[in-house]
Amino acid sequence: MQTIPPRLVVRNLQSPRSGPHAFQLERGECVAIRGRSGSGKSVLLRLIADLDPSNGGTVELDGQPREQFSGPQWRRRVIYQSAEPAWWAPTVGDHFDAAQRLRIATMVEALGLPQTSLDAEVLRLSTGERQRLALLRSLARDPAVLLLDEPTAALDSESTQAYEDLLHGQCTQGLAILWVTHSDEQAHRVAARSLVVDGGRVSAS
Ligand SMILES: Nc1ncnc2c1ncn2[C@@H]1O[C@H](COP(=O)(O)OP(=O)(O)OP(=O)(O)O)[C@@H](O)[C@H]1O
Repeated sequence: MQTIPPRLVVRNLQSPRSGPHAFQLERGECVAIRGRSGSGKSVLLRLIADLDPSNGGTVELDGQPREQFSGPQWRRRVIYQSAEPAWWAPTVGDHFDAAQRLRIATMVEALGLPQTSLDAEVLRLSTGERQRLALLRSLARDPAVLLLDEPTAALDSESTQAYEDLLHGQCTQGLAILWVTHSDEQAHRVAARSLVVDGGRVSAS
């Protein structure tokens, strides 16, 4: 019988400012990342997403080493979403093609957003609206792993709940998530286990 490899395996991954890190995520698993401000949580996520160069170690997605992907291919499958995601075109809709828009059509209202928000000008949106639309932009690309950096920091409790519920549903379909949060309550709601970053090193809590 063929065994299914873990969704993400991080082995001895390091850069001059971070690591070495070693842990893995199963398919459908959400793991909370905790740690004090400045401890290196964002640096860790950026390293996994190949947004910053590593100088040792490996990352595997579904059993395939990162070296077998081009940079853009990897970053489509392993998406990093910063606390204040960047937008590169004037309207939200400019960031989706037709298939991607179809894919997230039912998720817009699930997040408490009007369908018209997809055609809004990015500059006219609130921080919380932009955070939720950034999640839709990420999910529209059908990632295998989402690396979320304090994604609900600007949301009220009802919107946060909707955000968590939507991602819980995505995890049941195989999405794996690393979720940076400063909230103990949120960590317990969304994840069965946590990793703690301290002084640039990750360990089980
Ligand atoms: N591009 C960079 N060049 C140099 N130092 C950096 C860079 N990015 C981050 N750092 C430093 O690395 C350390 C860890 O930063 P990081 O953003 O990962 O912290 P964090 O744990 O995510 O903090 P917070 O909870 O406040 O967001 C900090 O001291 C930060 O100043």
